[in-house]
Amino acid sequence: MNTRVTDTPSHPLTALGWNSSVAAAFDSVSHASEHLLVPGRVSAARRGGSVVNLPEEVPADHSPAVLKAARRDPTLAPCTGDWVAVRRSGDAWLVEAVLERSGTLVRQGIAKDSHDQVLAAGVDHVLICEAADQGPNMGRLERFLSLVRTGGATPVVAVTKAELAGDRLPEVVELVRSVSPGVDLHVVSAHTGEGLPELAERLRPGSTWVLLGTSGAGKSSLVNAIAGGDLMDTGEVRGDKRGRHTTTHRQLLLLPGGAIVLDIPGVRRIDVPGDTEGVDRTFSDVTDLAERCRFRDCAHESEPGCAVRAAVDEGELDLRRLERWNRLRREAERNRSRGDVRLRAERIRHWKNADRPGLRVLRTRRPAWRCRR
Ligand SMILES: Nc1nc2c(ncn2[C@@H]2O[C@H](COP(=O)(O)OP(=O)(O)OP(=O)(O)O)[C@@H](O)[C@H]2O)c(=O)[nH]1
Ligand SMILES: [Zn+2]
Repeated sequence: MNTRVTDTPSHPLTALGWNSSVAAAFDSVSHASEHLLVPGRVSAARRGGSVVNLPEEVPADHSPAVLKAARRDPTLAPCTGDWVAVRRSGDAWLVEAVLERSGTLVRQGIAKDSHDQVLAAGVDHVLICEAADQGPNMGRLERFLSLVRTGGATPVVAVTKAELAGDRLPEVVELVRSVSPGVDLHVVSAHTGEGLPELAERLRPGSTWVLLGTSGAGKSSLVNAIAGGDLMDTGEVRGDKRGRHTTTHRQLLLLPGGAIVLDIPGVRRIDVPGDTEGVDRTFSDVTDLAERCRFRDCAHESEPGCAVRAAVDEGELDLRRLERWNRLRREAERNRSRGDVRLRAERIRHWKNADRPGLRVLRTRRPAWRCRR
């Protein structure tokens, strides 16, 4: 008799990126809860509720615990791509918990007391798109790369609209390569189809992607060309952006090849988060040189035995890249200390508002203590 080997039945959420680490995160939340919880993935989030894939899409309110946490720290509110634990409550669904995150894309809060904003979570790869006919803008690429690395996702770069660069294409690609050492680079055109099969190959089933780039860089056209349909609105259709990211806009898209794309609102201003490590990993060519400086605390200015300066003098390292590294590091340090100040202020506010039973006991006992005197 022939025995047929059947595939292990996959989890219903596999198509949405479900994997063993998400399963472990769900299990620990589920075991600690008194409710019957089911896992889901957020495809759109608003202030008080989310659209959650179970895998069928349901609207779900945020539970009081989730709302309370988000009031204290808005980065804890569910966001697009988050894995969540939900439960039934009468006819409605409630998001009970946001599972531990991996791979986030965070917009730095720039005002003194403003919070960071998590634009997407559960992100494996970020495709940074730079249009071939407009630059490239090296500083912007370095910022995007630092931002992605800080959030823990893997950056991949696409030089888009390749056919528009004409003879300049090799030069553009070389410039992009020079600021993204060790990063996968794809040269693509949504219009001619150049480079699309190779990129599509990289978009593995179940992996989650975000496309990052300035408005008009060709992100939506690229997704549509790979999907072979109109998955995302492009410049021609959209006209203006109003209403694009309204409450009903689904931001979790499934490509026919099985990858997941999170369509996040455009990132206009790119502040590097308070993390110098993300910056340093982006400038690995410079930090590799810095390790060879004679002094460990070398500032790479005029110290003797500075390997970084020597590389600049010998034309191996572009002075402007060194200056941009210094500028981004300083900015990351400033943003870190700003974050620290905000955290301290929050802790104090929390302490002042907290219901402190110990204090109540003290207050009620005081008169008795006075009597005895
Ligand atoms: N020639 C050429 N034009 C392209 C290509 N890809 C996109 N475009 C055009 O560039 C314009 C912007 O493309 P979109 O795909 O809407 O750009 P986007 O990055 O999604 O823009 P936002 O959604 O505003 O962030 C559109 O007019 C596209 O037709 C390409 O490969 N070649
Ligand atoms: Zn040095």
